[in-house]
Amino acid sequence: MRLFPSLRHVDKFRTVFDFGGREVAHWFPGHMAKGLKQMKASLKSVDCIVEIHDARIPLSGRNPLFQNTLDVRPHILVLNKMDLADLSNKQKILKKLERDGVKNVLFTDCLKQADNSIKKLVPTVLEILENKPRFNRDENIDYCMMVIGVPNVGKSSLINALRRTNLKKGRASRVGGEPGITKAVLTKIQVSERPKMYLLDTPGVLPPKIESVETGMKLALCGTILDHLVGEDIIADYLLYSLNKLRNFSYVEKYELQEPSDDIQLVLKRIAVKLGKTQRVKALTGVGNITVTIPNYTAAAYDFIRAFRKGDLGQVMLD
Ligand SMILES: Nc1nc2c(ncn2[C@@H]2O[C@H](COP(=O)(O)OP(=O)(O)OP(=O)(O)O)[C@@H](O)[C@H]2O)c(=O)[nH]1
Repeated sequence: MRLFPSLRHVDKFRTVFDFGGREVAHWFPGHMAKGLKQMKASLKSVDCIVEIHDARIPLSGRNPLFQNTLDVRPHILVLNKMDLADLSNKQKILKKLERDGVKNVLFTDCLKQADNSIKKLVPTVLEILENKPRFNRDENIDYCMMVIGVPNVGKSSLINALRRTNLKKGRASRVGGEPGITKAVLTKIQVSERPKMYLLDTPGVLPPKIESVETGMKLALCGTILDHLVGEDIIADYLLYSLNKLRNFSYVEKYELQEPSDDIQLVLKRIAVKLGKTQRVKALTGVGNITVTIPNYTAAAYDFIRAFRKGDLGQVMLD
């Protein structure tokens, strides 16, 4: 990591983020309630709930409705995208989750070709199910899991990774960089041969009521809410605030800034100039209309956010 001549000015950076009176209600599309209803209706054929969430926000942003309405089945929390998460406080996180009643946790990286944690999922689920009643499914020899989670956390990628690892088979579930790719509800997909195990893929369902704007912003930063609903500019500013708070200054080197900054306009301007993302606009001056070149702040914000999501700004823990 680059050393800066002085980081004293960093102590004056924001310690609290100003959300400017934003409300989160309009960030959550109505079709998600329908998704949850369909999931509930399919529960009778399910042995275990595999809840998948982003490992960079292990404690916040999970849908409380999952706990309340789907809690009738054994449950495992898969914290995916571990390759992007700073897990130096993993034990603390696990303890906190345990206090919240989450006993079975598995960290995964679905993009890695041969990830041991993916191999562990089926045996772990079998262990969880041991000696548990299977209700009206006792005569079935095959198992069925339901994979649930907020959008874009990697539900489809997990299914594909399981098929790749356990069955040496290709993709069954469509993967996308934008939240809301999985719309068709409840496709049943085989993920293991011995024992025969199936997974139901479900659409991402956001909580209808997010506990705070900050949690909403973390969800947005991790790509679970369509960017334009929240605003690229504020997501980028929250990203800068978070990186500075974590003393993660990797953006300085990446975008060739002179030193860390708490000023999003300045940072975006540098990013736009470095990436050649400028736009020509008409400006009215004392001598009439002229065309001037200005930084494209939206394009710069988008690049900054994307770099973070890809892991180009290092591993982070937002909780
Ligand atoms: N770095 C990293 N990226 C991942 C991982 N798993 C999934 N992704 C990426 O995350 C994005 C979303 O993955 P999906 O599998 O489509 O997520 P989903 O939860 O099915 O999405 P919805 O259909 O919107 O609910 C894709 O760009 C994936 O490549 C992982 O373990 N690490």
